[in-house]
Amino acid sequence: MTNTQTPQSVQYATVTWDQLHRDARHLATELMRKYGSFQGIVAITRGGLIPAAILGREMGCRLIESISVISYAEEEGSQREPQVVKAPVAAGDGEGFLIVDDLVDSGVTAKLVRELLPKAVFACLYAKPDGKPHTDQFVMEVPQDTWVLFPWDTAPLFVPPLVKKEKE
Ligand SMILES: O=P(O)(O)OC[C@H]1O[C@H](OP(=O)(O)OP(=O)(O)O)[C@H](O)[C@@H]1O
Ligand code: HPA
Ligand SMILES: [Mg+2]
Repeated sequence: MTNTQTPQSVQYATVTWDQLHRDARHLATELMRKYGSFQGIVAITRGGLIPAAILGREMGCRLIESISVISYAEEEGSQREPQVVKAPVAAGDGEGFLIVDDLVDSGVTAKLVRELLPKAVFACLYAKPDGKPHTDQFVMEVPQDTWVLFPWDTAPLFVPPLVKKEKE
């Protein structure tokens, strides 16, 4: 994860596909060590879908359920009342299931999903301090004021050489 400080002092942490894959495999290792196997996975869409696919592959779990929660408006940082727009079909009270998301920030999404699946284990890749208490397992802690830039939200861009910028 690469930290970048912008002139406005907003912190961003960029996650590459490689890093995300490594972190998801690490999460799978820890989950298997701690919990053994799971009957199924419940991915929190959309961010949890790719981590859930990697975890399912590594852990030999083929039953992937989903729950769709909208907690943020389209642009970064603008949080709203969470809304479940699709509930899991076959996860019962969560017994034997692993809930997977990409990250916890305020913890609002994780708290809501845990209330719906109280017996499930909750895992994510990255956790900010406010969301951390709602997780059972995560890979890396990120400061609360840092925005994590996931690979599906970013693209490599051409950056002009410094010498050119100085001439401007
Ligand atoms: O801990 P919280 O403050 O609730 O934030 C974490 C949630 O926010 C993001 O999802 P988002 O609602 O942006 O939807 P998406 O996964 O479809 O992009 C992220 O993927 C988590 O699900
Ligand atoms: O830091 C973040 N990055 C991407 N999506 C998010 N949703 C809540 N917090 C974040
Ligand atoms: Mg999400």
